[in-house]
Amino acid sequence: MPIAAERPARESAGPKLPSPVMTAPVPVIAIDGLTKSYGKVRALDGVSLSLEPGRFTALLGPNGAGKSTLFQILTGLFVADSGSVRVLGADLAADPTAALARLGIVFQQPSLDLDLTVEQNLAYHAGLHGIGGRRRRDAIEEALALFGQSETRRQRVRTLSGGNRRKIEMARALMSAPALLLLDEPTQGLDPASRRDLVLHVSRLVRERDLGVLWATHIVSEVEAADRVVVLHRGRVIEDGAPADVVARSGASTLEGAFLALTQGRAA
Ligand SMILES: Nc1ncnc2c1ncn2[C@@H]1O[C@H](COP(=O)(O)OP(=O)(O)OP(=O)(O)O)[C@@H](O)[C@H]1O
Repeated sequence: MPIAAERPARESAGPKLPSPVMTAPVPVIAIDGLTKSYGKVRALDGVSLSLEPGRFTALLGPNGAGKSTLFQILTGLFVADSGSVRVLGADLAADPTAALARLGIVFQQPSLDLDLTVEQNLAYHAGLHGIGGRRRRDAIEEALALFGQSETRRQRVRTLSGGNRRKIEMARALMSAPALLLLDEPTQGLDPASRRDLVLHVSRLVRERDLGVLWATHIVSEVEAADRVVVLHRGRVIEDGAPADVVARSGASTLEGAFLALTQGRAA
């Protein structure tokens, strides 16, 4: 499942040639000025965000910050009131099929069929993505191997632990070779060891496969090793940077402290 990432042209070290046109890398996702209200509640208030391939970005926000609303728009379930989303250049509103084809999604609510086996769940998903025959078997095998779940293949999902069910959902999301994996509070209900295990698995995929990841959570400890932290609060991006920079700018000594200062110490 190679993930094609577009990289900037590198400058030649040789003699000066007519200068090539330097193009910026195409972001895996470019979100521009998204707004969304539910009646009088403004859930998103002008969110702009651009993500690169091969980076683990944490979307940190307290309850009600707008994380799920953002994910629902990014995955085409809700339509924004205004603003735009482009996935590898494909506009979500104008060409949803092309845009959504490059996204892998794990929703907050578990979505596996508990009475089917792991393999049956993945085969169904493969069918939805037009992956059939020999390719389907290979895709299932590869996806399960990525998360160390090959042995669970013939088990009913109901018999798996919560942590392993989450891994199957992530494996399923990767079957269509997305450029960006969207994870909405993926560790909900998991114990600390399972949470850590899941983070380690995803971090490895980011490095090894040049996968972009947007991991939404309010649990600061699980994203301390992220490449980038974006803090969403009351529907706005209020901080964005490497974890160490976010901490330094806040004046706190930990990311948790920075998050609390930003979201609790902030005037209404
Ligand atoms: N269907 C809805 N109808 C009305 N208000 C909604 C709806 N969904 C969300 N909201 C409101 O929009 C705001 C953003 O909610 P959202 O669920 O997107 O935040 P969140 O960051 O995902 O929160 P949590 O961490 O609790 O899941 C909140 O004020 C919430 O009450």
